[in-house]
Amino acid sequence: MTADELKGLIRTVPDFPARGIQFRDITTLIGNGPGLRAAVGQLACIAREAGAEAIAGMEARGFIFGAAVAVELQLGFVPVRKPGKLPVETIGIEYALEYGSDRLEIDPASVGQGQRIVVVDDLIATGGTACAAAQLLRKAGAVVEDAAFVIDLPDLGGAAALRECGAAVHALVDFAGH
Ligand SMILES: O=P(O)(O)OC[C@H]1O[C@H](OP(=O)(O)OP(=O)(O)O)[C@H](O)[C@@H]1O
Ligand SMILES: Nc1ncnc2[nH]cnc12
Repeated sequence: MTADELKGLIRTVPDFPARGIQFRDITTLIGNGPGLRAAVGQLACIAREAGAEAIAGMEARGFIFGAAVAVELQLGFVPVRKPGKLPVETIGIEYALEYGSDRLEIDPASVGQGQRIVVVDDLIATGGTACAAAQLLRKAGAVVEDAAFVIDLPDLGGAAALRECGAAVHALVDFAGH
């Protein structure tokens, strides 16, 4: 499936969750079997070429694609969670969003020392979430040099921010003029 065909399956909802935000909604993409299959397959190719030994995904939308990529590559999946969800002692990090701020947490035991982890998420906007996830995974001992997204919003500078954070950005489609 081409990038334009994938892009055509993504719905844009204006003014959600706040006025002025063009929300790029993957509900329509994941509701389409061939579209979901193509997106997961293309993300898996990127992760395989990056030498992934495990896949990490951020709650919630990153779980959809990240877990599917992990299954495709027969790798383990590291859940990067919103606060208070993991039943063990976690390590966490605060980060800024396009609309607000949040916190991510992981179980440090879910990461192998020196393990090469590729971060997978539906979308990169400011790059705050992905950079926070990379920092957290590294703190637990992982090597994080690549991140793969279905959607890049280039106007928000996330790809550049994540490169600054030490990880290369790979995206299947982009929406300029967020
Ligand atoms: O590049 P950034 O500016 O950090 O934004 C991108 C993040 O925002 C969205 O998640 P959100 O926090 O809205 O949570 P959700 O997956 O639970 O909807 C999206 O799924 C990314 O994880
Ligand atoms: N514009 C946007 N659309 C969908 N998810 C997002 N996460 C951050 N910005 C977003």
